[in-house]
Amino acid sequence: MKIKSVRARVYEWKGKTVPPQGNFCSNAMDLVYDNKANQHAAGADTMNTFRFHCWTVVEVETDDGIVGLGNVALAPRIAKAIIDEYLTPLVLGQDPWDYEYLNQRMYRATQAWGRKGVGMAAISAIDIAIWDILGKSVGKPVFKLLGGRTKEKIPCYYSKLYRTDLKEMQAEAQKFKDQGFKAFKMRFGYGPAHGQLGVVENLKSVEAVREVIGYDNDLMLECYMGWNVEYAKRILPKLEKYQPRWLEEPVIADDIDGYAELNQLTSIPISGGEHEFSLYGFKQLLDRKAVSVVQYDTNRVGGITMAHKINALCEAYSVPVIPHAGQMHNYHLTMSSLNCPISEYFPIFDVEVGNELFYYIFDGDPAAENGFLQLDDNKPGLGLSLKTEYLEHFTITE
Ligand SMILES: O=C(O)C(=O)C[C@@H](O)CO
Ligand SMILES: [Mg+2]
Repeated sequence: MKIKSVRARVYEWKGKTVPPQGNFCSNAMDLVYDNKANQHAAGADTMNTFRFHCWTVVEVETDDGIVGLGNVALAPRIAKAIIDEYLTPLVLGQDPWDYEYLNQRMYRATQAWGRKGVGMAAISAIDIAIWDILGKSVGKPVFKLLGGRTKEKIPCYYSKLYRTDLKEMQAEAQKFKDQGFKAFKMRFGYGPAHGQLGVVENLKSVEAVREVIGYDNDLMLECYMGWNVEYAKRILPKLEKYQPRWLEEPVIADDIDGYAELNQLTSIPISGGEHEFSLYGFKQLLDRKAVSVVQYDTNRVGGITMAHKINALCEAYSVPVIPHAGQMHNYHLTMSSLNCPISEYFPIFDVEVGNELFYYIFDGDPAAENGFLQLDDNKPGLGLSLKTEYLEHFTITE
């Protein structure tokens, strides 16, 4: 079997989107004053560079007609250019079963500029498609090629609860608690740029959600790189009483020493990894005890080949892996590793940040039932197909 073609298409969403609102989610741009607008005024949209309304879909076809599906959501147009210009020539004519060789070939050929960020995301898309081919070629789901079924079904956590009116957040938490979720991730709306008022608002929102979900359900807290070490050191002790399962991405991914300091500071486990890349990136996080929960995203980190290696590394360090995002490219890794206890789960809703765009492009992702996900032993490959019902809402670029 040989790789005959690689097709990367950019899907740009032109449909309805939820209008941005201020203090929706603390993020790395909160600390950067926009000298063209008072971005700290109510309603300022500091999340605009973290909105993903575009997605690159990769189809790798073999000479016997098997088509594997991959995807990349980070800088999708740039990722397409990298795939077309640099990566496709490296895999054409190759045997997809040589997936380690092909992953190394792509990773090493682009070391000069691609070892973090969009270069690795582009590699991930091709690698994911290759694993889809492997599963399809032997009639097995990808998780069966990685270690098989380690769980009867995958526990998942409800992930949304962006900062808004506290009553609305409580109603959202109640709605999904009633659907059987036993774990919830919420977003802070404030950080260092908002001073003590923001600290009070952040604490109020955690109090409000805990009021609804109680203390027999897990609560996780998402900062999305929006704080700094000084602010985190101030607020973490105040958050301990809410017993969060983890506090996620308090600072930017490069501040590994900051992560390590905060991870030792209180009883609250610090999590991260969705903005880290390659086996070596995670070795650094583990060696420096920077995180207590690893959250790579398989369509960013270097693909299934790389994620599978990181799963083994984290197991050796006894650090659990709970990949960023739901989606099949992550669920197969979680199913096949005892060190991956649960999955993140984005509910299907109107296009907002873009995490949910996956549902508008692909068919096959399992719906959560009573807080669990199930994968099908008899569905070969990733178990995904391309959706047609929303095509009119996309501009698709070859
Ligand atoms: O789901 C997460 O962990 C993310 O970081 C998503 C991002 O949109 C912030 O909520
Ligand atoms: Mg996150």
